[in-house]
Amino acid sequence: MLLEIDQLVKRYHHKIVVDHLSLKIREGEIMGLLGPNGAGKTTTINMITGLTKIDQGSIKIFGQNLEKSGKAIKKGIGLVPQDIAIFDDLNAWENIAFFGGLYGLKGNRLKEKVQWALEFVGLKDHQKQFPKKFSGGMKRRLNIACAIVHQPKLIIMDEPTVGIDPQSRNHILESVRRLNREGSTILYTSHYMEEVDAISSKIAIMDQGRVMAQGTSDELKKMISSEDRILLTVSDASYSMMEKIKNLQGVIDCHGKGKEITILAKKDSALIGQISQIISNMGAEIHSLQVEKVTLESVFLTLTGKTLRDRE
Ligand SMILES: Nc1ncnc2c1ncn2[C@@H]1O[C@H](COP(=O)(O)OP(=O)(O)OP(=O)(O)O)[C@@H](O)[C@H]1O
Repeated sequence: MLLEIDQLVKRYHHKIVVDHLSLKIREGEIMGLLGPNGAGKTTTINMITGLTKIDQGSIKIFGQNLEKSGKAIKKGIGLVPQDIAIFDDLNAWENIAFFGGLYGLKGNRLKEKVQWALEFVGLKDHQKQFPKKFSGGMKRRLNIACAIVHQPKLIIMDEPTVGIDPQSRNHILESVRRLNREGSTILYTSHYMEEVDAISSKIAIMDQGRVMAQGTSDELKKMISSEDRILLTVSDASYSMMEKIKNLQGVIDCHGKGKEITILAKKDSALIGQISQIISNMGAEIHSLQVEKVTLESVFLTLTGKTLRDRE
């Protein structure tokens, strides 16, 4: 096991933000840690990288205990923080070299690794430029280059695609896959389920400091494959209509926005009829009805009772 977290706890002012969290990552995996804002992802990462003190529990990385062998372990980790951490008065090359130096690289080896990192993130042609001139996506890519320059065994990325253009986003996702192919194990946090679904070999769903479920994307989806997601557009939706639908047997959740209603329910052919009945009894009409397959979001909804999108 490359990373083993056991019963990890963190409290802030008596509020528990990481709640007996256990997680294992094997060498070669891309583990996607999926959770809404405030779930405790960053706090967990900060404990793994030694930035935040652990209150309870233990973390083993590369088979060693973090509290005992923190210094040696940290050399093998690359952290891409959520907030971009680069120097505006150093050019791209100098920024990467600075971080490489922190990890003990020097001389020709440092130069080689900086070149490699620049090429890897596609910033070779911009190496003499200062980050002030960079787009948000380019800054993110430079941030990644700084974290991977020492080619760490474990790379931790904390929401690296927040607020960037689709092209840079795809570039980052592709670099995660390449880093993994080239031998790094990856812990990738996000609240975009499509991203996590697309790149991860394993997924852990986290909410309120706890891991609610973990497994491959297929395993998670199978957990609730007996469920359907029903999307309705109606002429007039109301709170009481949704409450009535929610009370039907087999309905797990029902929420709405404007004239759109989303229902998560156990597969049951009679249910659609009962839902239509409620809607027409309340003097409204159904304009469209769609039954969707189980997605990672519906898994998340089932486990946490809330949608990720609502909380973005
Ligand atoms: N230093 C701190 N002092 C007090 N509370 C904190 C501190 N750091 C985090 N928290 C709280 O802990 C909870 C978890 O925050 P955390 O940043 O770990 O969540 P997250 O899943 O990474 O969410 P986000 O995507 O918003 O960063 C939040 O309620 C946050 O307000």
